[in-house]
Amino acid sequence: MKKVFGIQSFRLCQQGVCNANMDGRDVVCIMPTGGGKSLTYQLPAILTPGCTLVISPLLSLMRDQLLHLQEAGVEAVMLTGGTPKSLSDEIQSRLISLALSKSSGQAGREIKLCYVTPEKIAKSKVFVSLLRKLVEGGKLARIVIDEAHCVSQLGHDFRPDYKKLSVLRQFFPHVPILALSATCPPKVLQDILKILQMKPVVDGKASGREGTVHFSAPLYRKNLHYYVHPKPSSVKEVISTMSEYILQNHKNESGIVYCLTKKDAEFVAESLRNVSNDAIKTGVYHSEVPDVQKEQLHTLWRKGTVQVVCATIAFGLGIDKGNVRFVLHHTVPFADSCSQKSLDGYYQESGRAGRDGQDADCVLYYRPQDASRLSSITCSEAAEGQAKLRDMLRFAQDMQECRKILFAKYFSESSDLSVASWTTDEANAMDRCGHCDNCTRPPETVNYKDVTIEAWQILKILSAVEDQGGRLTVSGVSDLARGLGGGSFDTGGKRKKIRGKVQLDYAAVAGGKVMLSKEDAESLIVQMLITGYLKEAFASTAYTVNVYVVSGEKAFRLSRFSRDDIVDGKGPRIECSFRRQARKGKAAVKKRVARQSPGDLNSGEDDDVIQPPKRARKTITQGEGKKPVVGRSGDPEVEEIAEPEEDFTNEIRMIDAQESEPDEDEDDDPWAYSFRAHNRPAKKRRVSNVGRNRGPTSSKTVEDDVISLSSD
Ligand SMILES: Nc1ncnc2c1ncn2[C@@H]1O[C@H](COP(=O)(O)OP(=O)(O)OP(=O)(O)O)[C@@H](O)[C@H]1O
Repeated sequence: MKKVFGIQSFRLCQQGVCNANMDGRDVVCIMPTGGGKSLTYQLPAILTPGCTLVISPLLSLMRDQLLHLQEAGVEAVMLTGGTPKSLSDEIQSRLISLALSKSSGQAGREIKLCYVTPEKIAKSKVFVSLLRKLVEGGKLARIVIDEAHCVSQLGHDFRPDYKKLSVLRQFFPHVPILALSATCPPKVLQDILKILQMKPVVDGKASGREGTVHFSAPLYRKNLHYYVHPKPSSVKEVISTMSEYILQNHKNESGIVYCLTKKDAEFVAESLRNVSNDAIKTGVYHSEVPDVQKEQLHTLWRKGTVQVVCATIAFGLGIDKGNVRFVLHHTVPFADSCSQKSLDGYYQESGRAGRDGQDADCVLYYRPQDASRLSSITCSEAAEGQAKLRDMLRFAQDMQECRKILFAKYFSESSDLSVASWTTDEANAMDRCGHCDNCTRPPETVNYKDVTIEAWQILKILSAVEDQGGRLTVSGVSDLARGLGGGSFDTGGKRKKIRGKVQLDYAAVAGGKVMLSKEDAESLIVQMLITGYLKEAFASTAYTVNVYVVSGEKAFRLSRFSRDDIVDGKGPRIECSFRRQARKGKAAVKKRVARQSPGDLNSGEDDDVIQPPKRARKTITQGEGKKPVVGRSGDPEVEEIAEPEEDFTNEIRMIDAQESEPDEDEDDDPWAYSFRAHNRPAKKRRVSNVGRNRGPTSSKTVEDDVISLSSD
């Protein structure tokens, strides 16, 4: 172990897994990402005769393992659909020689590890007959199924070809199987055992002579420091915030920036490079990057020539780079179409950091508006997908509970994974970690407020809009509730021409406008979505999916009360955490940068400026033109409230007119836009034609309320 892998001692349950493995037992091993699962089969592979077959879901994962093993002088090969014929022939003939050889192994160039994709087992009869020969010659030492949760549709990475691995036990009933995974709730575990036809599990610590030995290491990794960082509304500002963060906290250290789409990954990579004057060397990784380029990037990243890989979910499963010091999420994570968007995926992706056990930062950039974008992507999926998305949003919105506890609760409640999985030698599962953003947040940077009145107002305003057949998005609700756009909204109607404008009587409908900033109002709306006072409604056009906000199942619990009742404390109470408003403009940025010297995390000075996450500290434990007034009381008087300040910093551009402005016959709702960034100036479209000449407010673009269907 020391000589070949340079590893001094076992960690977690590695030793037990190696022993059970070498004892010829079936084993299921659940260890966190970066826990060291590879050693549990690579060490037995080089210590025992014969070849170990490893089934792995991703080419990048295999390549990575191969690089490592070859560097360590271990005879390892990979066989995939892309392996050149000559090489494939050579490998197969080496395996046949091994099968036929009389020696007990350990000879010269004997293949010790053979990595294949599940497709190879499912689709290549030649390969399966080759395995049969190995088995007959007593040379197939064990079968390793890496990322074994991929067999289960209940998991977050289901791969149809993994299901077909059931043939392995049928064909080779006596070859031991080792199933490896990072997160595996009991239901998924049962699926793994059933599909792979393994025996019922027995506990790894007290296993009898029969059954599959089950090892499970604590999932909590105390060297990872979790932060949710407010995401600016402007694309440019997001990039400069990230660049500042990297340069201040992780200069020349390796990291990953996960993005939602291929385009995002490309854009972020290029922009980070530009904005940092090439100080941050970036590379792009997604499913459409050619294999050769992926390989080059991989090598350059491992060497440190490329500092940051900007990638989609396609990057990371099994990538073995120990010294990844930070994983940033440009947007709340979203995986592929068969995956459920949730904390599972986030935990996996962020877990690519700090695999060497040293401190690493996991930063999620979040703004409530991203909820719409994700909702539009998940809309076609089952209600469960939406529920999982809400779990993720709940995590992102939370500014109080320790991130470790949020993970522990999520995995135990949603996935039936024992809370004990987060118990470590030093701390109980429900002890606060003491080092995430919520554990270290200066109290003065968060406003924890009772916003029942504001929530009630939003419900009343939305109900008035719904009564008129109108539809609003998250931003639409927030803007109207705050009195933007002259306080008018579109009535219903498929065709634009038959729509009308309605002037909202704030005093009559809701006792006035909602007195929250744009960010806070949007946070509250997402909070109300998460808690069921509001819900999403979807409308598809030929080009996009629009996500609207409508009254939810719980709305009536609050809206049935009068304003006075709410003021008197009747009805359910709604509370929400808001960040203290950050100063905008260059001065604030400069100030923020200046404040980032180590040690000032809790200084509390200038507490109206939100501090970016600090470097991880050492681990511590009607008809057009008509404007009817909508009101429910007889008093039409509208409260005099200063118009909330508009945010014009958003630089997200509308996509081509063709995409953003479908035919009149389409559902041409004005909120169908894309997040894609373009270099040309934005086309502006007015929310309303009511106040065209009223200055900034009336000329508000709707660029910040955009939805894109492009994803990986
Ligand atoms: N006992 C150990 N002591 C120190 N380092 C170790 C030990 N075991 C493994 N490592 C190192 O930890 C890193 C992660 O190991 P490995 O790739 O096996 O993780 P993993 O559990 O397979 O993660 P993933 O779920 O992402 O595939 C590697 O760099 C490896 O060399």
